[in-house]
Amino acid sequence: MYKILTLNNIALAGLERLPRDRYEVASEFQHPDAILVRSHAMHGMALPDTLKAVGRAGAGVNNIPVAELSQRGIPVFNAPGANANAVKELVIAGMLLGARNIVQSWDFARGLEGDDETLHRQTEAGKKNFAGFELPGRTLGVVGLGAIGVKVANAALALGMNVVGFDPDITVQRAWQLSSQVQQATSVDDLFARSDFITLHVPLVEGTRGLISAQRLRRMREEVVILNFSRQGIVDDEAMVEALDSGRAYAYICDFPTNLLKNHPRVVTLPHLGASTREAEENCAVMVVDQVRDYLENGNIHNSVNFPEVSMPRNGGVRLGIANANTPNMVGQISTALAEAGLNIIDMLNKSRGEVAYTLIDVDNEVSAAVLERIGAISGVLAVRLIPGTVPEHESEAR
Ligand SMILES: NC(=O)c1ccc[n+]([C@@H]2O[C@H](COP(=O)([O-])OP(=O)(O)OC[C@H]3O[C@@H](n4cnc5c(N)ncnc54)[C@H](O)[C@@H]3O)[C@@H](O)[C@H]2O)c1
Ligand SMILES: O=C(O)[C@H](O)COP(=O)(O)O
Repeated sequence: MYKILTLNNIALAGLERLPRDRYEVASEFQHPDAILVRSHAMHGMALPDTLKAVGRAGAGVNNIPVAELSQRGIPVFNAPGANANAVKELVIAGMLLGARNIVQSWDFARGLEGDDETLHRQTEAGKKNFAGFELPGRTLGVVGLGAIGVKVANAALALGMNVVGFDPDITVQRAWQLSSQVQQATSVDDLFARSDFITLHVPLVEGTRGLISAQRLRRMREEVVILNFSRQGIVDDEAMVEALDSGRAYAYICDFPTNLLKNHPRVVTLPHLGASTREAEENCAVMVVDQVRDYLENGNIHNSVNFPEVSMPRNGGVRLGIANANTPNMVGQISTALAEAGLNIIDMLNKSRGEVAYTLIDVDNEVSAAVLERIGAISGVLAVRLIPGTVPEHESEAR
């Protein structure tokens, strides 16, 4: 029985894909085989020895100690693109919230008092304070052209905006999805200089922390609107408030309330709602549960943020999954240990990513605990696992 620990609510549509005769799912477990998580902060959490995989039902993994898990030979999976449409829709809404002063004017309307005639008079007198501007012809700068950034860029073009994008590491897949009308910025600063709206769609890593700084805000266009549906920390909040107070920036729309931001008259903060739609929650849960399950049951790796893509069909042999340091002669040492135990290799796949390598091996006979121990003792082996059984055919087809 596999034990799955959930650290956040994971959509039922995903959890239902874990057959009850093989999986127990609970929000408290001493010895889980895998963890399913959304934004729960895992840094500093004691990681159980039984842990084999972590599945992030979403995109960002900055709440997960990925480096520590890599060192322990544990893959972290996420759900690339599964919530991208939800975020795109909120970003488009965010541009309109900013350009049309919707939140401020709604607050004004809710605060009106008196009979309807009085309200009508106050409405007509007050509306001039909330006059906004329109999107067509304005330029949107999109920083990060991944799953979300590409969708936002294409949607903004459809609204009549000019779009300029920047992503030095755009993938071929995303480049194919991006409209050819999106102009390429040569740098983040070039993008900032050309944009009336700026939207951020990058992960929070050291290189993106403080990407929007006081210095950069000073070089942006007058009355820029900034949207941050990526992460807190990518924008310097104090610098942002200064830019708003001085009138240099027009509005800041973000998904991360802080005490400094939440009541500012030119800021709209939403409670981290980007991925909170039924569709996105289900897409993420289904994707990540399938990936974690395929790893637990077959050792295959799909959409991991720290391990290579590895997939090998099951041919009836006894399967071993080995995570090891990406250094010379690891496969040689592992196959020697198997040969010395009289085991013949039927099939094998070894792939690497950065400092980590992963080897799937099917052998022709049972593997004893002593052999597993011997492989585990090879210097550089991070984790070794006997992967029991094969998945019944009708289930592997369904996935
Ligand atoms: N508000 C929400 O609820 C919500 C929902 C989903 C994702 N997010 C956040 O949005 C981020 C992006 O999500 P995604 O699904 O598009 O991820 P993604 O991995 O598909 O795309 C991220 C892109 O950013 C690019 N990038 C990285 N550093 C960059 C830099 N310095 N300059 C320019 N581009 C850079 C990468 O090359 C990649 O193409 C996530 O990491 C997460 O933090 C927030
Ligand atoms: O990175 C993500 O996918 C989003 O920030 C969504 O986070 P959530 O799953 O906690 O809503």
